Amino acid sequence: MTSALRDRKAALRSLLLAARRSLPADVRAAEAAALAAHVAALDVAPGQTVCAFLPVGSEPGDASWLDGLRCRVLLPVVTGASPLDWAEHTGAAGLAPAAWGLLEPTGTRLGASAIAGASLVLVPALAVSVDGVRLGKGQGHYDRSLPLVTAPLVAVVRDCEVLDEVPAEPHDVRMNGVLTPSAGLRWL
Ligand SMILES: Nc1nc2c(c(=O)[nH]1)N(C=O)[C@@H](CNc1ccc(C(=O)N[C@@H](CCC(=O)O)C(=O)O)cc1)CN2
Ligand SMILES: Nc1ncnc2c1ncn2[C@@H]1O[C@H](COP(=O)(O)OP(=O)(O)OP(=O)(O)O)[C@@H](O)[C@H]1O
Repeated sequence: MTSALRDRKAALRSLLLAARRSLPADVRAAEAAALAAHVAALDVAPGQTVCAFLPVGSEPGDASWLDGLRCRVLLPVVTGASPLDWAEHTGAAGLAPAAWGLLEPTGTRLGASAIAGASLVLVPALAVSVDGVRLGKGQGHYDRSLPLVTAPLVAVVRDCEVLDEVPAEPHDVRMNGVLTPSAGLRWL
């Protein structure tokens, strides 16, 4: 893949992260409440599994959206330059601090293939294009994990982070939907 494409991704990441970090706390709190309401309205049955994530840093949303998922929720565990591992979310007491300010679940590691059993995967992203190309943090964790998934992939971003175009590399797995604070879930 050309370094020009990598450079465009890196430049776009910097712009988006700077914009995210400039958002005031009251805006973030309102977005988190809106996203929690949208997540609670998702069509997920109690017996199903959702792979979700706990927002960190300037990402939209907060831990409260996990409470609205009345089903089995798996959270990612980083294990190096490999697909993400997964463990069940059992509440705040079952979380421990990890790299980059993340909180990760401390329960039994279910293995990278656990994501294949999900009915829905909520994916962190810095941006997503209208044709489903996702820009992540640039470490390839989700890129390595998402080829294992057949369920719908939904990127969670701010409304202004749904872009006409995001640079795409062959390994980038397309999103099926996008969840934003103002518009809720939209299928792409
Ligand atoms: N919430 C969340 N969990 C996740 C991811 C993610 O992107 N978001 N990951 C996706 O692969 C993996 C962890 N990878 C990460 C890699 C870098 C940073 C990071 O750069 N953090 C910045 C703050 C970013 C921000 O403000 O949004 C930092 O600590 O400065 C975070 C997570 C698995 N869990
Ligand atoms: N399936 C894969 N197997 C091995 N390496 C991969 C795979 N997918 C992506 N990578 C590598 O991971 C690195 C980051 O890729 P990319 O810039 O697309 O990350 P991203 O989608 O922004 O981040 P992330 O997936 O961590 O959220 C690149 O060096 C890429 O070559």
